[in-house]
Amino acid sequence: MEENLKVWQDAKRIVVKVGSSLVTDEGRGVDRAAIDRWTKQISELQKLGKQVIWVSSGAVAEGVVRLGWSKRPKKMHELQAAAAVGQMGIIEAYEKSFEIYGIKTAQILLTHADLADRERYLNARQTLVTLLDLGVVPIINENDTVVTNEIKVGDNDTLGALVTNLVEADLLVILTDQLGLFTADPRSNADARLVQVGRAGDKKYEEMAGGAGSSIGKGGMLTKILAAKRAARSGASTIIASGRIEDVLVKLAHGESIGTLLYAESRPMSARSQWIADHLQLKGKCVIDEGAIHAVRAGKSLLPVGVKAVEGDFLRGEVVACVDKDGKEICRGLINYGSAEAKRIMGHHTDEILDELGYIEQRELIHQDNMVVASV
Ligand SMILES: Nc1ncnc2c1ncn2[C@@H]1O[C@H](COP(=O)(O)OP(=O)(O)O)[C@@H](O)[C@H]1O
Ligand SMILES: N[C@@H](CCC(=O)OP(=O)(O)O)C(=O)O
Repeated sequence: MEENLKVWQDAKRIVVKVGSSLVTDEGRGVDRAAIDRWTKQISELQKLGKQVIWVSSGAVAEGVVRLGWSKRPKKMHELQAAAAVGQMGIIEAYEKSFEIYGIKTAQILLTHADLADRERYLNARQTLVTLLDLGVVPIINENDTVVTNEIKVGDNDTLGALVTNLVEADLLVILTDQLGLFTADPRSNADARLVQVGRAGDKKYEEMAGGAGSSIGKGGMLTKILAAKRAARSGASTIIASGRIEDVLVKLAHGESIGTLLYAESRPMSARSQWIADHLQLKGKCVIDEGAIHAVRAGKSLLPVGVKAVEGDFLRGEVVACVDKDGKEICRGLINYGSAEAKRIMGHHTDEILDELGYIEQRELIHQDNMVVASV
């Protein structure tokens, strides 16, 4: 298919994500043979001039095997312990395998907080780009051992997309245990058909995609579809394909039509807007009225007068969401006042801010340049 060839020809920087069931042979333990096959393919991609970032799941699944447990634990601390044990095994296997091709690897464990803080985000980007320029293959996972459910990215499909945005990769490849996206979960629908090509962000694919079909994987197909939508924000297309197909990455790189291609159509957001949009957890929100909703959708700044309520505890410069009275997100952005001040000036006209606070920081609560408006 022509589209496949085109996205690969244009792609210099590629993020590849592999799921737990592939990495651990359906939970039996690190699949060294599979890893050897992938590292060989990555060495070939490098020869074609591509830079590869590898996002690998499997830490918990491998930890469960190493600890001799019969099933995945439910308690957070046990999951974290398993991840710490398993991550060692996975990284060790990758390092050994890449050595055969003289390729150096780097382990990068990220948390949501690393990506939410602007300085850490920029640092992570610089480090990753430096590693790529040195020919090193960064191997990324979530830092499961230090994050709790509330502050997690949560699944590596999303993490892969965030990394794609972070380094402005051209392509995200998600390797999984199915041939791609099917019209319904193929594990339970014999008639399901493979979707070969579509637009990332098209809502109909979200309806087709279900959760994880096994207890080993975390995200299922829906997180992959949402990851494609997220990756498209920085202009990257996504391919979902089976990691078990022989030479899958090399075949894809030569334009073979394998799996599902979800192409990015929308114009990429600026790096700053992406960073604002990429926050998965926010410290607070402002409930805004109809007039304010209309204004921000028309590309204007949010003024205090349009705010009905302020919730949460946040500082000036943090990202907050603006929601309507039903809680639906309208926009989000960097706020010019902390939560205490925002509560005092909400509902007030701009010329009343000085009276209320005794000083005026900015007339806008969120400036239009620091705002990302949700699509309607
Ligand atoms: N529409 C769909 N097309 C393909 N797979 C689907 C679909 N809906 C749900 N799935 C399930 O998603 C699973 C892949 O997700 P997951 O188990 O999280 O894999 P990974 O570990 O690779 O992330 C498949 O095995 C399949 O059962
Ligand atoms: N960070 C977790 C992976 C979570 C995850 O998203 O798993 P998967 O759906 O198999 O990609 C781990 O390494 O076990």
